[in-house]
Amino acid sequence: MENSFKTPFSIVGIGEILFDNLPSGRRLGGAPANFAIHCSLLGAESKVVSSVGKDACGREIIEQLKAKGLNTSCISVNEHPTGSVEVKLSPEGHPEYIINENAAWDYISLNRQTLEVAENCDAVCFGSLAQRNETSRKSILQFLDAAGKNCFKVFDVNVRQHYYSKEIIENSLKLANILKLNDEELNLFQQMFALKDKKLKAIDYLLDTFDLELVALTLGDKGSVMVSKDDISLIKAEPAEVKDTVGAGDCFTAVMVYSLLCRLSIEEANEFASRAASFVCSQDGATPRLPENILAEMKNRQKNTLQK
Ligand SMILES: Nc1ncnc2c1ncn2[C@@H]1O[C@H](COP(=O)(O)OP(=O)(O)OP(=O)(O)O)[C@@H](O)[C@H]1O
Ligand SMILES: O=C(O)C[C@@H](O)[C@H](O)C(=O)CO
Repeated sequence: MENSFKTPFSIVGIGEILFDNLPSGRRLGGAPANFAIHCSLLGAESKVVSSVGKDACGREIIEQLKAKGLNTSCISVNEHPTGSVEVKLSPEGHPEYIINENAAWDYISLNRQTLEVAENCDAVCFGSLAQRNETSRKSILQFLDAAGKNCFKVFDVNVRQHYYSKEIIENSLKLANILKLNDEELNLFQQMFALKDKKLKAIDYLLDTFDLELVALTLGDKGSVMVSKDDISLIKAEPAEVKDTVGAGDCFTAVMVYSLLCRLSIEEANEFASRAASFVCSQDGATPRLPENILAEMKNRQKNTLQK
């Protein structure tokens, strides 16, 4: 895929935005929102395409996003309550999400300005088309359709509590050129597509069948794998003193995408994404600012890449 080098990149997370109610407090959440926030913290011109309610929580979400440097012009307001999620943590810090039904983020509608954002964006991350509501599903489709052919379209599988079917997963895969999934999600895909082979074979099948540029598989504390048609990178996770693993995968996706836009190699993208995600595990919540040394090293490699 051709990506002319420019910065800041225009990056979008489309889908849910809500508050995560964690034992440590209330924090911004929703996988596409976490993705967009991390991209903004990395220096991108970053937006969330979503919807909030007319309530105080909705206003607070907008304020918090602005404070993190995000442009909130693509967040519509509707009559439904702003979403929230109760997050229970296991003793190891693994989350269980209890998501509220009928929340504003499931009623995303696009205006002309948002479609212009789609036409000009460098990368968009979408959870899946498995939104409960037809309006949101159509909006995500419309956005992906409007995005140019050089845009990274990242399907970050998040099948935990959304409704999905083989048809929805297939349609999401057809619209994407990058797939990010975890071990549990790969197992699900292996069952869904009757892939009895080993993980790497299953990834090859997904790459070929859906004509993907890249598949990234995260394996929690074991590490991560990135596979393209002619390259592969396997990385062990850095040990972390885990507070909670909420949003580790979302951070991984953001750093991977940003690195690829900066034309870092798959190996480098995997290394930075992995280090950043492990750091997120050592902090409360999904979107802490990444340590300066990781940011500086990424910037440095960016320069080196440009000089090549
Ligand atoms: N316990 C841990 N210790 C160190 N690093 C971890 C740990 N858990 C996760 N990570 C890092 O985070 C990355 C993503 O984790 P994981 O595979 O759990 O993603 P995920 O299931 O998509 O996450 P989530 O949905 O919670 O955002 C891993 O590849 C690894 O780099
Ligand atoms: O799965 C969900 O929809 C909820 C999660 O996205 C959660 O809110 C979160 O922020 C985890 O990254």
